[in-house]
Amino acid sequence: MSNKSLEKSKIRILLLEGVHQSALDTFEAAGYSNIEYLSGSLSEDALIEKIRDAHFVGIRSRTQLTRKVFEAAEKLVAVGCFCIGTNQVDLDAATETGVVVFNAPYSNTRSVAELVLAEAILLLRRIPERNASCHNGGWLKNAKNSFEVRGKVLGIIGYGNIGTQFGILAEGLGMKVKFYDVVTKLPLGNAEQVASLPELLQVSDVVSLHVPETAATKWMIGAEQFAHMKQNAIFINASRGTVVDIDALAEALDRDRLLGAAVDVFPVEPRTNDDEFKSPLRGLDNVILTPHIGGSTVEAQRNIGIEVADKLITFSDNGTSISAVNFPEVALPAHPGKHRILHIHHNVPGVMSEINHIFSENNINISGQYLQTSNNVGYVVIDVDQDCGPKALQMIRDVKGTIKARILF
Ligand SMILES: NC(=O)C1=CN([C@@H]2O[C@H](COP(=O)(O)OP(=O)(O)OC[C@H]3O[C@@H](n4cnc5c(N)ncnc54)[C@H](O)[C@@H]3O)[C@@H](O)[C@H]2O)C=CC1
Ligand SMILES: O=C(O)C(=O)COP(=O)(O)O
Repeated sequence: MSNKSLEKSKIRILLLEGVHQSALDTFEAAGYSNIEYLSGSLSEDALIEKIRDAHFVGIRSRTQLTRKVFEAAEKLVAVGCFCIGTNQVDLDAATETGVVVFNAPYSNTRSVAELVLAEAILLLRRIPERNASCHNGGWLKNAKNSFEVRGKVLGIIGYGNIGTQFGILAEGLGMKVKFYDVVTKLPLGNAEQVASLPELLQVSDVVSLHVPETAATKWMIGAEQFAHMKQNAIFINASRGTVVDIDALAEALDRDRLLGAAVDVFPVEPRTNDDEFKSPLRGLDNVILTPHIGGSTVEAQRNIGIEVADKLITFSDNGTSISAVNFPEVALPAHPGKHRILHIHHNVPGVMSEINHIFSENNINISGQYLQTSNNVGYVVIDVDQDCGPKALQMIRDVKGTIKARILF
């Protein structure tokens, strides 16, 4: 008999998009063996079929967890995004169905910052064109439109974890860092926040995007923004494909407004490595195209695998929801000798009083109670004496407003 809610061998974990082996190792070391591992993402229909029986699912940036998917995922307890972005998950639907979502907010920050810095250097030296030319037997030896990064203005859009990391590295090479962000941010080193996006675009030699995908960032860069940019500036997008109107970028490059561009993320990305990548940017020698590998380094992927698997295991074994992106955060001690009831409910008046009423009416002694609310959801964890757990769970499940409840033995 396991000492957890379900025997661990019955807890089904579905891992998609080739998450790192470290995730499998971490789950297995914690006793979880019922794992299905897929190297690509799935269509909505295929995902709905697969997710029906899953208790935990692990994804990266490609898998779309829509409301329809959550509605089909009756047993789902938590989602692990083995990446930074969570825009691929309908977080409202997750919360409403009582599914906790975790991610790895810092594990690949450095990898992205290093990549975009390298791209800025390569593009300012027109290396992609010269590389292509040499491969075709050409010899473009000249200094035309080739620049050092030293002294150039780097304009960062979205000065969060990646933006600040990039800014620090670039400043080390002598770039002048300016940034635009919707929030007032502490400028690191000699960086300077500017008041508006047009202002940033007008003064920057290199523009790099580091915003999340939100309603406000969707298509935030288009023809109008490219028109504001300096002649011969460099444009880099390693944030999300939907932030940039890719046809407008292709046109700006075509009209020689820009010296070059590097693009890692696309409005539509292939689902697996076997599918064709289609883009109007294909074939342009002054554009570095990469297959969404900003965070794909051995270091980042190994760390992400461990970090996110650990978060899912802790939530499964103990109920702790610290660092969840859509859910009230509750840090819980171990519960030796007790049964632990975890109750997720709509945050409406009367739920807690009904729960407490049930416990007192039935002489169930509460040895610990932890409550946190946010996003219209309440998460209460109640430790009770061992002989009362299953009965308490049964009664608490009938409380009006209950979304989900489970027990840890
Ligand atoms: N290419 C890749 O492989 C990777 C891409 N990413 C993408 O990079 C994004 C940024 O990552 P982090 O820096 O860790 O996120 P973060 O949350 O630390 O920083 C985002 C920044 O953007 C700002 N922002 C939000 N909306 C804005 C708007 N409308 N205008 C201007 N600024 C705005 C925020 O205030 C924040 O300072 C992620 O959300 C993800 O989409 C992240 C990792 C790898
Ligand atoms: O961390 C992120 O947000 C990324 O975009 C990386 O996504 P990936 O894990 O490479 O699909």
